[in-house]
Amino acid sequence: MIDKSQRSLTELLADGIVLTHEKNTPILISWTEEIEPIDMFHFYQLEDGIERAFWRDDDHMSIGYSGVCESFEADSHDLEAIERAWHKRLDLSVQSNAKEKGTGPLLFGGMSYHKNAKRDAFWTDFPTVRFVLPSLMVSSKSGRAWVTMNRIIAKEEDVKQVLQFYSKVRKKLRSITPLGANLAEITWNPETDQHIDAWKNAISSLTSEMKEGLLQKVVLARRKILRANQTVDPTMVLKQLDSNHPQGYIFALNYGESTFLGATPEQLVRKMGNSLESSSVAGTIQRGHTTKEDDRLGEELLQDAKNRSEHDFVVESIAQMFNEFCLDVSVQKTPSLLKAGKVQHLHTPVKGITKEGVSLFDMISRLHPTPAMGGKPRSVAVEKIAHHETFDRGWYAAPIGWIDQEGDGEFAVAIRSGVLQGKTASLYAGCGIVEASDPASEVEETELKFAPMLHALKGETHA
Ligand SMILES: C=C(O[C@H]1C=CC=C(C(=O)O)[C@@H]1O)C(=O)O
Repeated sequence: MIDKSQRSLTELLADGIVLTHEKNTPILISWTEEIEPIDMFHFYQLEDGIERAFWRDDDHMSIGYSGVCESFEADSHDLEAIERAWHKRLDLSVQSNAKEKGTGPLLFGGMSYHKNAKRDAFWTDFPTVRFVLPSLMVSSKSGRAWVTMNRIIAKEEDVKQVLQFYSKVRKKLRSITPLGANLAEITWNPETDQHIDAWKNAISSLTSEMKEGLLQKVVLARRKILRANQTVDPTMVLKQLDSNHPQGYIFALNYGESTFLGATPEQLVRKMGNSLESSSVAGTIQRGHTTKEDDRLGEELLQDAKNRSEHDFVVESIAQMFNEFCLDVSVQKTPSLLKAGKVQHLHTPVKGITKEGVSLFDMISRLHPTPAMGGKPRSVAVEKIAHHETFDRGWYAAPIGWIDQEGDGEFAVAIRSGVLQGKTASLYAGCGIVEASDPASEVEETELKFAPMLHALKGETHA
């Protein structure tokens, strides 16, 4: 990889062409420049019909991409194969100097919850693992913005044409597209959930098995399908999610005819240099209508034995993996509260310094699914999920995020989410089942967890 810090785009391209001859293979040209801040939602909407994605993290760093320079897919959950291919690509690249995190060549993507699930109609556009090196990416943080343009050039490439391509892109970024129809004008009709009794029975059967000591926790999910009276613009839903949830992560991935999007409070893992962090988020109670009631409910959650047991499985498991892969592991002594829309959760951050050679992909492979999304023991819980759930989870409750050329990046767990396809939405929400779980209360809890997506679909604030 050649880093051409102070060179112009023309010089960078010339270097790229030289390298294509030397290596006798196509070369990645990655160019990053600071631009005037732009509306990230307009950017997301810029080219309807082209693969695109949006990501906003808890620190309000946003990344959006439009178009694919190169995609990396794998069967099963083979992240090692993705990592190998990514390094190979980076070895054959010339780059401008992208100093800010979240700019420059990076991969954005994720994977399915189950390793080998049969996709149902909502997930046919989503491979088991897919990461994308965007062709056009905009990153924004603290009132500043950058564009990264990636292109793989061949030996015989005409530099003039490539330069024209870059100037077209710059022009495109200056054009503003009006956002779509008002969501409040759309009527949504939910399908009746014919599986609700079976879902409650599954909880009863799981709690009986837990009493016999066969397993300790399973995170069981429900699906809600809704149909609209007109086609829905995913950008509008995304924008609503963003304004309703100033904390946590907002994401959207548009593959083919489908958009997977959501507002998740759950970080899976973040790696910057050798600092690693993960937040165990599990255990839930509703929000109060007043600050006083909210505080009282929060206190009740902190003291509640059932929720603490649900939560502690997650902390123990994440801490154990950190101890395996990191030095100086620190686990917050007691859980704090994390407020997320209509619910509040127990939350325990875990931190560490990675041992030599430990990558972000290694950590994702080991952590997914944590007991906040799977259960304990993990393999038994995942089997129970596949057995009891009547639908494919697709990418719900699985890692989604980005990784850059230094191996730094961040992944969230894609919950409080759903898939949009034209006039149809399929939403997902789950909850941790432990021995003391009551089926009716778990149904209520999932209803609260459907709320972020339901409100956004209707263009409502969640207050
Ligand atoms: C599986 C979900 O939530 C998980 C994350 C936080 C709290 C959870 C709980 O209290 O059950 C779940 O483990 C979901 O929202 O679909």
